[in-house]
Amino acid sequence: MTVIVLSGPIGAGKSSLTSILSKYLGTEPFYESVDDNPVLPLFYADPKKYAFLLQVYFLNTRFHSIKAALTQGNNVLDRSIYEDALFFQMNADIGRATKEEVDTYYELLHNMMDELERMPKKSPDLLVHINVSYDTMIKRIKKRGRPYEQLSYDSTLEDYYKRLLRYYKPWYEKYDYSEKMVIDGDKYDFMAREEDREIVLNQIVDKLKSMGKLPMDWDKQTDIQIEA
Ligand SMILES: Nc1ncnc2c1ncn2[C@@H]1O[C@H](COP(=O)(O)OP(=O)(O)OP(=O)(O)O)[C@@H](O)[C@H]1O
Ligand SMILES: Nc1nc(=O)c2ncn([C@H]3C[C@H](O)[C@@H](CO)O3)c2[nH]1
Repeated sequence: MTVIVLSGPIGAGKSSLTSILSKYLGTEPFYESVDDNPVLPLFYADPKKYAFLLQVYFLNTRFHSIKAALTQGNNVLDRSIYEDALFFQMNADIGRATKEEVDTYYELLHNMMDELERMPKKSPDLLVHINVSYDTMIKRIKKRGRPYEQLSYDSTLEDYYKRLLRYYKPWYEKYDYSEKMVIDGDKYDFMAREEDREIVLNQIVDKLKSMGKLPMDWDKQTDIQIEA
C-alpha cells in the first residue's frame, strides 16, 4: 500500500497533479474541500477574525483525510496535515492569532499527531512538493479565478503570498515524515503539455521504484483525461 501526499503553495497545481497521478497509478485521490468550505471566504474577508477558526476547520478535515488515507490503501492526497502548522504559524506571525489561540492550536495539533503515531501505518510513503515562483503562483491563481484569492480583492495578498513562499523552503527542508521529492512547477505545464506530463509522472514513478513501492515491471494507466 502506497500513500502519496502533495504539498506546495496556493495554486501550485496540487489538485491537478493529484488527479493526473491517481489516474496514472490507478489509485484513489483525496481532495481538500475548498468550494464547500464555509470559513474560507470569511477568512479572506476578515483574516484576523477568522484565522484560528479556519485553521481548526482545516486541521479537522486534514486529520480525517490522512487517517482515511493511511487506513484505506493506495491513494494520493492533494494536501495534508503536515502543512497545517506552516499556514497557522505564518498567520500568527503577522498578528492574526492571540497567544491563547496559538497555544490551543499547538496542543490540538500535537494531540492529533500523537493519534497518528498510534496507527499501524503512521505516515505517508512519499511527499511530492511542487515548487513555484511568485509569478507562476499568481498566474495560476488568476487562471483558477476564486474571487477572494485575487490581488484585486485585497492588496495585502501580495505580501501574504510572497511570505507564504518564503515559509515553504525551510518547511520542505525540515519535513521528515516520509521520503520526499520536488517537482518544478515553473518548468513543467503538466496540464496543457503532454510531454511535460510524461516527464513529471516519470520522475515520480522513478522515485517510487527506487523506494521499492512500485514493481519494476509496473505498467502505467494510459488514456488520462485532463480536466482543465
Ligand atoms: N503545471 C501546471 N501548468 C499549467 N497550469 C497549471 C499547472 N498546475 C496547475 N495549473 C492550473 O493552475 C490552477 C491551480 O491549480 P490547482 O487547483 O491544481 O492548484 P492547487 O495547488 O491545488 O491550489 P490550492 O492550494 O489553492 O488548492 C488551475 O487552473 C490549474 O489548471
Ligand atoms: N489560512 C489558511 N490555512 C490553511 O491551512 C490553509 N490551507 C489552504 N488554505 C487556503 C489557501 C487557498 O486560498 C485555499 C485552497 O488551498 O485555502 C489555507 N489558509
